Order: sequence, then structure tokens, then C-alpha cells
Amino acid sequence: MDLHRLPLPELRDDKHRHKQFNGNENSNRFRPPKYKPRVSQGGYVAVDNNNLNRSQSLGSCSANNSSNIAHAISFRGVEFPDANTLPASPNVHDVSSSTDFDDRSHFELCFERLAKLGEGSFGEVFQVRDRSDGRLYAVKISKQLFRGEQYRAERLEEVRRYEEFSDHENCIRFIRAWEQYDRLYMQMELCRESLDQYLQRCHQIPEERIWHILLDLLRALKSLHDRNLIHLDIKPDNVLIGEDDETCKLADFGLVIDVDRANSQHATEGDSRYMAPEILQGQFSKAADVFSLGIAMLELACYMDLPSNGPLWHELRRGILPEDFIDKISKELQLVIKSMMMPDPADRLTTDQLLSHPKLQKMQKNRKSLITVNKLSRSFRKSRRVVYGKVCNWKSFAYRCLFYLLELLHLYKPIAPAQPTITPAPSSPSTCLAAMPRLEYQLVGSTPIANRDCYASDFLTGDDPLELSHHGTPHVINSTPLNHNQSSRRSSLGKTIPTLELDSPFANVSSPKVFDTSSFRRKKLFVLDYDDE
Ligand SMILES: Nc1ncnc2c1ncn2[C@@H]1O[C@H](COP(=O)(O)OP(=O)(O)OP(=O)(O)O)[C@@H](O)[C@H]1O
Ligand SMILES: [Mg+2]
Repeated sequence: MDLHRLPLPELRDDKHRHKQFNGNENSNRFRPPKYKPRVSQGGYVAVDNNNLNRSQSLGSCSANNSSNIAHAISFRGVEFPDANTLPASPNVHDVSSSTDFDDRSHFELCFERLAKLGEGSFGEVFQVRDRSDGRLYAVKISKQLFRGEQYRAERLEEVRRYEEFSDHENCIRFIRAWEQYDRLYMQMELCRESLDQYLQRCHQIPEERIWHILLDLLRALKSLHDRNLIHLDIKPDNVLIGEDDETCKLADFGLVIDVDRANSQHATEGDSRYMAPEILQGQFSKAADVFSLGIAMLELACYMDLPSNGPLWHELRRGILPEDFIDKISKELQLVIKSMMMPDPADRLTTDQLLSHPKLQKMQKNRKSLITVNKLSRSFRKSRRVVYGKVCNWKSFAYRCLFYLLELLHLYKPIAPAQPTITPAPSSPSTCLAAMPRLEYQLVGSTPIANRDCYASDFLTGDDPLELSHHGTPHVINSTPLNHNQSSRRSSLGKTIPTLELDSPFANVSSPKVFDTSSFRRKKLFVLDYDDE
């Protein structure tokens, strides 16, 4: 047992003080040296290789060296076939520089690195743009190369946990993971910032917001504890704020262990500032997570700089909370924090007990009703859109029916045979005009040429694009209810009339002095009009 005992944090005389950020986030971090767990036969095994899917190879490097080939990593079952395949790299031409394609990692081929979001003891996290869908994500790349199969298995465990809790509202949404060049890459949803960054930005977080953060994290923690898992690294740095700027999500599952199998074998302690006292004795339990969450709430609510060691570190773990800090928050919140930071793990409230606190219960109820209202309004909006779409469809359907009906009426109207009355040749221009025939040419066609505006001049002057002049006398069709009194005319028509007079058998037929083109579903109707000129 002594083997697992951690060295006591060094004592340092100090006073509690407010947080001060000097740009180096990790400068006040003290991490007790990690003990190296024994790899024993019966001990906790980090990766169940039966469940691990090392699948498809998409790397472009030499196939002799399998670590150079990108392998998708997933512990999801066959019901998630996508999890076991890596998306194909986008076209090489899309990648900015034209260096040797073969040298690029899957990460470089698929993502554009935009910024560094953060760094922890295990990995660096980058904001990236996926070249295939253009969306923004976060990709965590392990800092150290896989030193051996055991180390690799431990790192890969994080993927299993991320996948397990990806669907939880208060845990990070996980996309996929792969390994290449002895490093692990994890693609996940991009969050706005960590809770620690939020605290740096706001300094004083309103108490109501603290309660909401507490509720989010208790819910996330409960889902872990319900599966007998412990996080062991609860701290504001490992809590991310979602894109909605409200929801807090638990991240960094790198140290998660199974309570039943873990005790002291492969468990690694987290940040000493948030560490429960019993961890020093190698006791890892769910209560340790509750303590870490409690002390993190103290930090957030009182804007307090947590000691990483020394007498103040021990004071906080003996249940002595600094009055001048804690007095600033409500008695209700004080009590909750104290109950989470009890020195004896057995005295600490569990996540279930904490979630049944009246204030948190009320908040959960409000949230539920808000969710219901949101759902209702969303489904109302959706159904309104559907109904509107249907109405529009019905409207257009009705119009179409009406249109076809008119069309039918129009087509099947009995055609009165044209019986032009021959009248004596006019003696004067005015009587000549009156005697001109009213001709209606129906041109039906579906080819582009038939759809163009057709003018009498096209075929009466010899430039007959439709070759109507070769088909003898144009049909006189009484098809459209033409406005016989229409006065609009085309100036070019006058030139064609003499040809008509010469060739047409209706040269002597009287006609209204109207010429018009109208189109009604690919039909052209012409009424020739005799112009004075
Ligand atoms: N999905 C994300 N969106 C935005 N920022 C992120 C995301 N994931 C991580 N970060 C940032 O990167 C930092 C480091 O990430 P993470 O905690 O996962 O790394 P780590 O090496 O496991 O850290 P630790 O030292 O706590 O073990 C976080 O504190 C956070 O600021
Ligand atoms: Mg972290």
C-alpha cells in the first residue's frame, strides 16, 4: 500500500488570496509526482482489445510501418459503422501547399489548423476547420508519443469514455478518433471556452449562474457515477462552455477509471488544487469527484486562488473554509459547498443527494418545462411550415387544375369553319382595309423555334422559318377569344401585306384591321392587319 502513497504536498505559509492570472495558466500548478503503477496480471487493464476497433487505413505513408498509417479508433459497436472509418482525405489540390502528398498526416490533409485552444498535461487542443465540410471543430493531439503498448492503451481509454458520454447534454460531443505516427488524435465539438477562461474573463460570476454550473456538472458526474466510473480530474479547466454560451460540458476523460477495478492499480491523481484528501492515501472513490467539484465551486463563487500545497491546502481539506471569502455567498450555497468538501469521504453527499436539493430540484423542473415549451414551439413552427407548404401546394394544384380546365375549354371549343365572304374589291383604301381578311394562324410546337415570337413577316416575305408558306393556305382557326378591337400593331407588318394580297386566296376577303400575336401555351395566333401604308 505504501507503494501507492503519494508524497505529501510541501508546506508553505500563506494566506488565502483572490485568483491572479499572470498569463501562464499552469504556473501555480503543483502536481505531486505520479507513481508508476505495477502492471500486474490481475490488475486493471486499460483497453479491452476485443472491443477496440482499429480499422481502415487511410494514411499515405509506407505500409511497412503501421504506425504511419492513420487508423480509426473506436470502441463503439457495429451499430456505429461510421465510427470505424475515417473520412477520405479531400482532394490533394485543396491543400494549400504543394509539398509531397505522402508526407502529410491525415490531420493535415483533412483539417486546416486555425488556432491553439489550450494545452494540458496530455495534449494540445487546436481549433480546426474540416476541409470536407468547412465546419469548425476541436482536435486534441496527444503530446507524447506512445511509449509502449500499455501507455497507448491508457491514452486510447479516453476515446472509449468520450464515446460513452458523447450523447449526454453535459458532456463534450465526440466525433471520431484516430492514431498516426504514434499519436492519438481526437476530433470533438468546438466549445466557446473553458470554465477557467470564463472565470478569468468575468472574475465575479453571479450566484445564479454558479447554481446552473453546479447543476450541469452534477448531471454529468451522475451519469459517470451511475456507471461506476470516476473522473478524477474535475476542475474548471476541464469544463467547457458550449456554443450556446450557457451549457457547461464535462471534458477531459483522460483519467477516468472504473471504481470496481481501479482502486490504486492504474488510477492517476488529477490536479492537486482540486484533489480530495483521501487520494493521498490512494483511496479513489466517487466522493473524490464530489470533493473536486465542491472546491471548484468554491473557487468560482468566491473567486479564490486555490493553493496547490501548504497549510492552506490542508485547511481546506479539514473543512475550514476562509470566512472572508465564503461570507460573500448565500448560506444555501455555502452549505452545499461544505457538504461536498467534508473531510471524510463517507460524509460527503452523493450526486443523487445533491441533485435532490430543493433549489436544484426547482431549477431542474424549470429547465424541463422550458425544454417542453421549446420543443412545443419548435414542433408548432415545424407543423406551421408543413401546413403552409401544403396549402401552397394545394393552391398551385388548384391553379394548375384551373389552367388545364381553361385549356381544355379552349381546345375543344367547336371550330366554326371559316367561310370568308367574298366582297367586291374595294374602291378606296378605306374600304380595302375593311375588306381585308382576319386570319388566325395557329402554330403549335414544342421546339425552341416554335416557341419564339412568330411574326407574319417571317413567313409571308419568304423568310419563313416554319415553312408555313409551303403548306398551302394557313388554317383559319377560331381558337382564342381574341380581342377583335385590339388596336396594337406591329409596324413591320405593313410590309408583308402586299405579299399577302398577291398570294392569299383571301385577298379579297374582308377583315378587321387587327394584327396581333398572342401566345397561350405554345400557340401563336396571328391576326393580320392591313396597314394604311
Ligand atoms: N472541445 C474543446 N473546445 C474548446 N476548447 C477545448 C476543447 N477541448 C479542450 N479545450 C481546451 O484545451 C485545454 C486542454 O484540453 P484537455 O483538458 O482535454 O487536455 P489535457 O492534456 O487532457 O489536460 P489535463 O492537463 O487537464 O489532463 C482545455 O483546458 C480547454 O481550454
Ligand atoms: Mg484538461
